[in-house]
This record gives sequence, structure tokens and C-alpha cells, in this order.
Amino acid sequence: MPFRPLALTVPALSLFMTRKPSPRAVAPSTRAREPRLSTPQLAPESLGFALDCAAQAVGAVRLGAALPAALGTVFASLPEASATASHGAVQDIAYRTMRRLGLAEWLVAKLVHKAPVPHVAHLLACAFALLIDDEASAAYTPFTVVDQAVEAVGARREFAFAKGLANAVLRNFLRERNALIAESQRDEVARWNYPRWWIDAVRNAWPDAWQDILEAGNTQGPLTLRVNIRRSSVDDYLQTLRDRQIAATQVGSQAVRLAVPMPVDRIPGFREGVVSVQDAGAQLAAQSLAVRNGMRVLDACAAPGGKTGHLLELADLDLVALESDQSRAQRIGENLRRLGLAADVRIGDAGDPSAWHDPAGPSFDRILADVPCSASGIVRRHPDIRWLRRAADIPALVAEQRRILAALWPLVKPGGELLYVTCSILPDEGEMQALWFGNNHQDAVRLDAPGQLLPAVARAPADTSAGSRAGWTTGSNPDHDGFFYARFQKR
Ligand SMILES: C[S@@+](CC[C@H](N)C(=O)[O-])C[C@H]1O[C@@H](n2cnc3c(N)ncnc32)[C@H](O)[C@@H]1O
Repeated sequence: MPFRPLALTVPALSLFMTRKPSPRAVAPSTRAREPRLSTPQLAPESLGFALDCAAQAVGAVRLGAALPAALGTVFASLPEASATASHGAVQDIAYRTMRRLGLAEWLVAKLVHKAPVPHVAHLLACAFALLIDDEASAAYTPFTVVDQAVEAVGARREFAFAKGLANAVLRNFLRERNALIAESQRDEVARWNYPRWWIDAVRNAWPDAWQDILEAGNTQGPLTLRVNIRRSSVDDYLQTLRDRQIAATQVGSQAVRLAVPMPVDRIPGFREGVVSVQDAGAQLAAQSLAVRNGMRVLDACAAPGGKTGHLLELADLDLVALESDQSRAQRIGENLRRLGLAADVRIGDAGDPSAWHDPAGPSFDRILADVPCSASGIVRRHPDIRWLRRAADIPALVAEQRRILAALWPLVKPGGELLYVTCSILPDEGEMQALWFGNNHQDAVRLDAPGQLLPAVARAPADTSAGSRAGWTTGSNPDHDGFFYARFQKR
């Protein structure tokens, strides 16, 4: 049967339509408010229940919340037993939907004549995210997804009348799947599952590799551990894993990638501080600083303390861990306690040292400036970031990074070093910042550093005549998230 836009066959649709359709504008306005929802009549262990919860989280992201916080709110609203029963499935669907949201929303706009109310649109998007996978890799059979999504729509009394619509839309998709997917590929947002500005920014920055980079951001990053060399060696830890039939590979001097991800509480030695979870690219930060016993070190943007812990594993340091966000700062202490390590944790603004640093006191041998950034390098682990960021955020972040760098540099001892780090793949936050810093600080000598790491096969742009090539060493490695590293020594 040929595909037809649904409105031709389901006239009752207009009952719950709120606005004009547009294939590119199906996401509800971020200023819109989700109306209070009734309680759904669904079993907590059912796929329908998980779809409903995931749809709430997706809706919150579309209103500007980070996905982990949105999921936290959804789980907190459930009875404990329901939260436990549905936890894994809800997380899986919500994260999967973030990685497929461009296409899923394109399908909602294409197949529903007028944009549905937000919760129903998000439920359909979550169902499409599950249906898009080809059957071999799909988590559920198409029949189950359609059945349960329809149940979920009908389970809240205010949307019950839309059950027929949901059923028809999802079945239309299954009938016309190949043609619809083929058509969607002409729309870049649906094709790549990123906002248009993001696609343009990556294409402009990496004209030879942008597709690989976008593709890599739609995969799940590997689960990589950092072996605490105070407690074990990589070889001994790999043996521990082999003894427990856990397949793993060494992917860095202290980095071990598990073949199959597992919850942290099941990772051997995690609770005892023998290993931490940390991307292999992120592990290069502490290693690049070449710390030695007795050094005074500032970790200037420290929470949750991943790199703080690594620095302290490598040497006995007098370490100040600074963080502007009080609640995030608590996580530094939690992480260090697990590792059996300690730092002087301070709350403050790295851009205003007068509030937390005594100018008459000792300055620092090493400063790690792991500054706030777009996080465009870690989208495979945080797939919601792309839908939360706006193009206008980038210049604001660039200005903030410069403010922090300029304020920290006077705290570096002569002969000491500062490492600038972002988890970004955008040159404005990477090499352009390093060039700006070098040009504006005559007492700064640029040293070797990993430069721009990309989570996919890539080359540096052909023309880097804007400045020194030092540090412009583009690495590419599926074991790395996207990072930028530049290291400066004070004369
Ligand atoms: C990229 S994260 C740091 C990750 C951390 N280094 C790690 O490895 O676990 C950046 C951190 O900087 C904090 N931050 C943002 N602006 C800051 C500022 N002006 N001063 C100090 N910390 C800041 C953020 O709250 C965030 O926790």
C-alpha cells in the first residue's frame, strides 16, 4: 500500500494539534511548558512504561535540561520499585533517542499532519528511535515497539484519544520504512542527527573529516578505565580481568578498555580505588603535565575530580583543586576518598584568583586549566549536548576561556607550566585559543602537547599558516573522545 500522509486518513487528528507542521520545527519551543501529566496506567516493567518515562526526559531536554538531570527527575517522581524496574530500559531509550533525534523528529513531522502535543510527539520520537535500527540490531521487535508505544499513548487519559493516530503513524512508518529513510537523508539534520549550526561548524573546521566526526559522535564511547599505578600495574590489572573472564585491551599507558561495558559497581577494583572510569584521551592531561613529587599544582576547573585523582596517583603533590560550583565540588572529595588521596578543595572562580589565592603565598609549578567548553568532543557519551547548545554559546565560551587563562597565568612560577584543555572539537576553543594565548603572553613558550584529538580518523586542515604548528598535531583514535591540549612554559 503506498504511503500517504496520515492526516488524509485520520481526520480526527486535528483534535489535539497545537501548531502548524514543519519538518524542521517539530521540536516544541524551548519556552513552552509541559502541562502536568496524569498518571499512566502501565506496568513498570513494560516497554510502554519505559517509553513514557523516556519521552518525559526527552521533553525536558527539549525544554533545556541536561539528560542526566532530566532522567533523575523522572526517576525521583516514581515509586522506588518502578524506578528500579524501568531504570535500564528508560536510560537506553532516552540516550538512543538523543542520538537519533534529528531523524525521529523529522519522521514525526513528516507522518503527522499537524504537530502533536509535546508529550505525544516525544513518545513517537522515542518509538521511532527504536524502530529506526534495522531488525538485526534492534533492541525490540517492531511489533512490540508499536504495540507498546500505542499502549503508552493511551495510558494517560488526556491522550487516550490519540491511540489510533499513534498506531497509524507507526504502522505507516513500518510500511514505508525504506522510502522514508531514503527521503530523510536529504535533510542534513535528519541525516546526521545534529542541529544545523553544529553540522556547519564541524564541516567548516574539519572539511576532510566532518562526516567521520559526526558519525563517531553517534556511537557509544567505549568504557575505558585508568589503572591507579599506586595500587596496581596495567599488566596485573589485565590479569585480574582475565581471571574473571572479562575481555579488555590496553589502550594507553594507564588506560584499559573493556570489550563490553558494565556497571561500575561490577568492575573489579573500582570500589577499592584500583581503577577509575576515564576516557583514554582525558588521561593525557595529567600525563602531559609531567608532575613530580613535591610540586605545587593547581587543578583550576576540577570537578568531578577525574584529572585531580590522576595527578595525585602520579606523584605526591601539594594540590589545590578549585571549582566554582559548590555541589559539583563535593564530587571531587568523593572521588578522592575512593582513591585514598587528598587535595585542598576550594570553591571559587578561576577567573578571579584574588578570592581564593593569597598573592603573597607560593605560586604553582603546574596549572591544569580544564576550562568550561562546548563539550562538543564528548557527544558520544553525552548525546544530549548537541540539542542543548546554541551557536551563540561558542563566542561566550571563548571569552570565558580567555578570562580564565589570563587570570591563571600570573600564578605560574617562572619555569612552571600551564596546560590548557578543552573537551571540544571546535578550533575556536582549541588552536585559536592557543594562538591567542601565545600572541598575548610574551613570557609563554609553547611546548609539545597532544594538540587536537578527534574521536575519528582525521587530518589537520591543510592550511595552518595562521601561526605556529606546535601543538597542532591532530591525533585520531576511536579510543579518544575529542580533546584539545596546549602546554605553555613561563620563561
Ligand atoms: C570540563 S569540567 C572539568 C572536568 C575535570 N577537570 C575532570 O577531569 O573531572 C569544567 C569544570 O569547571 C567548572 N567551572 C566552570 N567555570 C569555572 C570557573 N570560572 N572557575 C572554576 N571552575 C569553573 C565547571 O563547574 C566544571 O566542573
